[in-house]
Amino acid sequence: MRLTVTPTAIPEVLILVPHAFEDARGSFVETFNARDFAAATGIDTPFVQDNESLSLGGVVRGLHYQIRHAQGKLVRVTEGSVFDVAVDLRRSAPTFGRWVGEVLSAENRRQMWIPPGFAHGFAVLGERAQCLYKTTDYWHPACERTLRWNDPAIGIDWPIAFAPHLADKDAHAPLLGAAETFA
Ligand SMILES: Cc1cn([C@H]2C[C@H](O)[C@@H](COP(=O)(O)OP(=O)(O)O[C@H]3O[C@H](C)C(=O)[C@H](O)[C@H]3O)O2)c(=O)[nH]c1=O
Repeated sequence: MRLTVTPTAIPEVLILVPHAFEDARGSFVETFNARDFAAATGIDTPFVQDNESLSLGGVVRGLHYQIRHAQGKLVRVTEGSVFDVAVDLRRSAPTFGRWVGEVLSAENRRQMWIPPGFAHGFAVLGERAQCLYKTTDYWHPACERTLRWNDPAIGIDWPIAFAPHLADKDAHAPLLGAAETFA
């Protein structure tokens, strides 16, 4: 099996782990294969953009999403470790307002698939972390929206013992009750 896929507590949010081929020289991994991804997940929406962010210890990025141009995201970590979170913003879903979080790291090679209709964010768990993620729509700044990372109505159990370093837009993000959501 070249790609294992495990649903999270929100079934549409998936954890994927590609197989690592290891030998005396090191290792080789197909980090993304469109044919295997579609066969394993049933999702064949093409990815159109690759992003990379480097974050220092103490940082939380998010929670972010785009309206009208909602992005599906396939997230992985190539340096360090993050607690990656998805929040369901689909009003018609039984899991509306619920969250799932997983530790993604360079070492565990886990990837998280976050469908359109979800907010995404992560907390850095070490000194620094590099995240790479593929998106199913382009960046549309006018469509960007934020959601408060520590909204008690969502209740994300962030495994951090510090007040995070946030971008201004995240420090002043709306609570779920005031956020634009999806049908
Ligand atoms: C998202 C994005 C940003 N930018 C520019 C805009 C800013 O000048 C700079 C930093 O953007 P921002 O502060 O929005 O970066 P993050 O806070 O890491 O935002 C991301 O963080 C969370 C976790 C996500 O899931 C989203 O992909 C994205 O919102 O990059 C671009 O040029 N293209 C892009 O696709």
